[in-house]
Amino acid sequence: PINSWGYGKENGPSVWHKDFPVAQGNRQSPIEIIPKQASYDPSLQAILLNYDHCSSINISNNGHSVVVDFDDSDDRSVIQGGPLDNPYRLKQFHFHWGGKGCHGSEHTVAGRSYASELHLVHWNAVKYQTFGEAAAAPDGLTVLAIFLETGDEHRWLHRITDTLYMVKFKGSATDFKSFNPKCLLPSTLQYWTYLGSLTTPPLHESVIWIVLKEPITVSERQLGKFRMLLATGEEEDQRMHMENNYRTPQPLKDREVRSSN
Ligand SMILES: COc1ccc(C[C@@]2(O)NC(=S)NC2=O)c(OC)c1
Ligand SMILES: [Zn+2]
Repeated sequence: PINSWGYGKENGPSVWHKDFPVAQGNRQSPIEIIPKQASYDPSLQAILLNYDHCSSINISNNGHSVVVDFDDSDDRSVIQGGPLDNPYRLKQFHFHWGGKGCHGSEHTVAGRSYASELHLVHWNAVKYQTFGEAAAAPDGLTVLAIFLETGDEHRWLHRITDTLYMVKFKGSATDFKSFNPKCLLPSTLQYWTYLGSLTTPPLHESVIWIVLKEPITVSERQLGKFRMLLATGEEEDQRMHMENNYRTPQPLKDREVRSSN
């Protein structure tokens, strides 16, 4: 059935196209970013993040990732500028990560992958009435992607990793208030931007991607806590750890990647 997709041998990215033919479309994500082939666009503005009044609601395990949801009933937390024509509302953020070692990011940079990738998901509430409607529209979503590499401990990530034990099982959720994702940004907001898609089914081609060039650093210990999450529910007897929940790069086809300063 359609809702049985995953990252395993039988239900992983290589067979998603059977239920979701757009998987073989013309603007699929992620992609390999080749900096030398990206075109510097001086007209691209700086990214503006107004997250100061953001209100996180809860953190949950949906079996594919761990997600922090935000109150998006007004324009209290938005991303604007960059390649965007109008502000996009922060809806949620989630992560993709690997098993042991360095793989785990979805986008790669000149063949190099990172240990993990954070996706901050925003939707175009100026043009669309609901997130669901925006998620199916060509300019409906903007995802800010941040690479995570392993090294020193991240001073604020513990607020998330300390909560993961409470959402160990698929389908679990818990309150997660007053978390401002600004604390997860790198020191510069230089970026690449291109038109792409969701990276899991339904794989809608509705994302304006903004991929930050500078990664943030987290410790192996912090990353290890993500791998303790389970892709299976409390009632299931076959436990599966949630790891390697990333799609590999897709054909660029007739797209260009633009670079900010
Ligand atoms: C119906 O709307 C959806 C569905 C799934 C996701 C999650 C994801 O597939 N998309 C990206 S990006 N990473 C992912 O894992 C979504 O996020 C924008 C929006
Ligand atoms: Zn994602």
